[in-house]
Amino acid sequence: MTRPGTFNILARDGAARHGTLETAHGTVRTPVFMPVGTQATVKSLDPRDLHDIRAQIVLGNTYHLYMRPGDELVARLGGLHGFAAWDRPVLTDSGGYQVFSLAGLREITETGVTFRSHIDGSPHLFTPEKAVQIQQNLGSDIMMVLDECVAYGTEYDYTAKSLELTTRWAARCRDEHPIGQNGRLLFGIVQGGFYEDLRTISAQQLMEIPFEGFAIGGLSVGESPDEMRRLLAHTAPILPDDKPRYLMGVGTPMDILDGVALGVDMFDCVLPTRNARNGTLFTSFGKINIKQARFKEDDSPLDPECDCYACRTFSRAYLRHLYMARELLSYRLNTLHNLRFYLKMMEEVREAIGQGAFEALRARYRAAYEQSEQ
Ligand SMILES: CCOC(=O)Nc1nc2cc3nc(NC)[nH]c3cc2c(=O)[nH]1
Ligand SMILES: [Zn+2]
Repeated sequence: MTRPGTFNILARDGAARHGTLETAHGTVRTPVFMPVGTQATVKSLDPRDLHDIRAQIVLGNTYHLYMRPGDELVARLGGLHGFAAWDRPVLTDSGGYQVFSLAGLREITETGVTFRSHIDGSPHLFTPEKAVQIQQNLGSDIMMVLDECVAYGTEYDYTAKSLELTTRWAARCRDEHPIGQNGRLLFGIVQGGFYEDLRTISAQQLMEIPFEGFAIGGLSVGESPDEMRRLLAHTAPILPDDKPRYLMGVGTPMDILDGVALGVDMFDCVLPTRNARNGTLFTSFGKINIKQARFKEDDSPLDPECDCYACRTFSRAYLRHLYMARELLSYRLNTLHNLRFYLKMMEEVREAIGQGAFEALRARYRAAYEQSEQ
């Protein structure tokens, strides 16, 4: 097996790259979209479904799994791979963002972040070392450092101090998990808010530490699409060309294609799975909501261009009926379809980069998605 962490770039089209990232649980072809499996499951799907839609790697949330059922329990029961019967790569976040966005009453010190559980209010402390130990217990193939994701609009001085702390935490995470240890990878996370000079400083400090990849954090936190693209265009090219770049929490189909065009290799977002549960479906002709009356007697497949089980087997009328009746099968079929849409788009992206046809592909999706609000 090729050494985990090896990242080979097979083709380029402008700044877009198509490559392979080796992990302890197999090879990931990039650019890649990672379905979010917050509580050790991609909501409403089982591992067979994920294989059917050709998911390569899924994301688990450290904060949630630490809280429930507990990372040490998961470790005793085979790590996420044994516990959830998922035999492919897993990426886990450090919990930093979840703590900042979910837990109440948090405080940040040099030592780490203290917070109260969103489940029972009990007090907890995540140090960088603890965040790594939890991810090791979960059996994560790609771990993230503990970082501080500053809120959109945070002023310059706080942002500058915060990125320095994130860098010191990142170094402590690397010490806790030395490079190459049992084939698991550790990514740094670039912060610096919406200040280009601070982004440069954060990236340069992190690149002095040997990480197998670099995430761009602190984006997709409420800013406009143009602002995100501005900071992304500044930050992505600073990062090492020969390491994977991961844009966290992104995004809509167009956000992802724009990210690929700027040199990003990895993405995760709850949009396809969350939208599925409220009936918003992504199709080759734009976004629709299945609850619209126009689908009441529509016997045609949801998306004739889609190869997923829902589109091969059922009509729009049936999908609408399930949704209106709040049937559990609605969540599963809508989720299967939305994730397959994202994963199929990434398959087309990898192919297009190989053929030097990425811009034509991006234009095709823009034609379908520009007019419908993102
Ligand atoms: C997924 C790995 O992330 C971390 O461990 N920390 C982290 N996570 C983020 C998740 C985000 N999701 C969004 N938008 C939906 N923006 C995000 C930023 C971060 C981040 O800065 N830092
Ligand atoms: Zn489909």
